[in-house]
Amino acid sequence: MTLPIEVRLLDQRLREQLPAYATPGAAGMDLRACLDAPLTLQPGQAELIPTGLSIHVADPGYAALILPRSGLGHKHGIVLGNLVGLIDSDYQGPLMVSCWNRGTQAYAVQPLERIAQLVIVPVMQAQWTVVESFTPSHRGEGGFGSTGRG
Ligand SMILES: O=c1ccn([C@H]2C[C@H](O)[C@@H](COP(=O)(O)OP(=O)(O)OP(=O)(O)O)O2)c(=O)[nH]1
Ligand SMILES: [Mg+2]
Repeated sequence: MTLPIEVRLLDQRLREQLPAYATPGAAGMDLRACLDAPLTLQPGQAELIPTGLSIHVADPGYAALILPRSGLGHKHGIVLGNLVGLIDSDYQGPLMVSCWNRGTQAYAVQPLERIAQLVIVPVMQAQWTVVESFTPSHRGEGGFGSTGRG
């Protein structure tokens, strides 16, 4: 399923490199670091990196998530400073990626390197019904390992 989403290119280099699904079954589109020069992240350092894009999801029934790329995260320790980025449907500002080097080696992010991925997901907004007690469920209040370890 596809969803039309308006996108503004804030960096003209993206005209040739608009985020795209790499395979027919891809869930995410890679986002690039719109840098003018390499940016070295020392171990423990996090920096906000522009993607050169703004998007307007517009429909409150959807949101965009920014997720780490598996290879960068596993091999180089480059993940997201906010763990997951949530892009509200009414956000129109520049898409930024908080790049965090959680590893032990410095990592130089290159201009236009693919640093994270964007996934569009359906969203429901809750409408609260305030109650005094819930209809009993099988689990009840048990959590945090209540079903055992293995
Ligand atoms: O990785 C991210 C996360 C968020 N955003 C933008 C889009 C999002 O809609 C907005 C606000 O994000 P969030 O609500 O997570 O941050 P906040 O700290 O609560 O800021 P605000 O007070 O603006 O809601 O910032 C990004 O560009 N990249
Ligand atoms: Mg917020």
